[in-house]
Amino acid sequence: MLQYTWVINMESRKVPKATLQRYPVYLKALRRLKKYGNERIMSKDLSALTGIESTTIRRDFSLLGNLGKQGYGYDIDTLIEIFNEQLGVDFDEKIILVGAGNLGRALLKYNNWDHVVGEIAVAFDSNPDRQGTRFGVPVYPIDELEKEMPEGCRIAILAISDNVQQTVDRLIANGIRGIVDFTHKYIQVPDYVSVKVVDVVSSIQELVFETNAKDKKGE
Ligand SMILES: NC(=O)c1ccc[n+]([C@@H]2O[C@H](COP(=O)([O-])OP(=O)(O)OC[C@H]3O[C@@H](n4cnc5c(N)ncnc54)[C@H](O)[C@@H]3O)[C@@H](O)[C@H]2O)c1
Repeated sequence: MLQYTWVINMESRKVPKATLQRYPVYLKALRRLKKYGNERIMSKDLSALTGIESTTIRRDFSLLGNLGKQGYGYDIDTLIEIFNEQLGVDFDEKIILVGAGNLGRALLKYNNWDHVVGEIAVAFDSNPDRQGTRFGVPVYPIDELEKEMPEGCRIAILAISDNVQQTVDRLIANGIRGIVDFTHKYIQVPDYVSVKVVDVVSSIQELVFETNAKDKKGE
């Protein structure tokens, strides 16, 4: 249902809040289409991909300008550019992975991140057996971090087992501002760096506590 909450978008046009909330859904579908070589899309096909009705799609897109052509559909590159701009975020983050072991390689294999948050551009590992190209991503020796880090790279995924704090310090000295931390080590970072800890063990422990508590209450 359309919510009549109006939001001013970046070009000072009024856009219903419900429409804005659909922008990331459109963007995700469009990026996926592009990845598979499509150049244009009809609203009915986008509807099938997103589950959003064609009439809603056409109305949402009409708020962005005169974008569609009868019988041709919408140009995918143009739409991606517009939605990137509207959302004001860069979905092409060049992410680095440090540690291409079991966990790191699983992340490399999955490396499309649902087409919305960029991708792992390069990886680093200290073990020569883990270096080379893995799932299309170059894995460099960690000694080459400074040389091979992509320009403007801000986010690192940490999946290493040794010298964790030392590696974190080095990443920060080279411009990293956000770390997805899979290690089970406590790491210290300055205030201007953010860390998101991913810890499956803690999640399982929390679930066990929650499930026990619910069992006690008889839920
Ligand atoms: N967060 C979780 O839920 C979770 C789950 C499993 C493992 N882990 C942790 O993730 C990390 C990786 O686990 P794994 O199973 O992939 O281990 P792994 O031994 O298979 O891989 C670690 C890789 O990192 C490399 N490495 C180690 N220290 C390095 C350094 N300082 N610089 C560059 N490369 C380095 C190693 O050569 C190896 O290739 C470990 O710290 C492990 O404890 C976390």
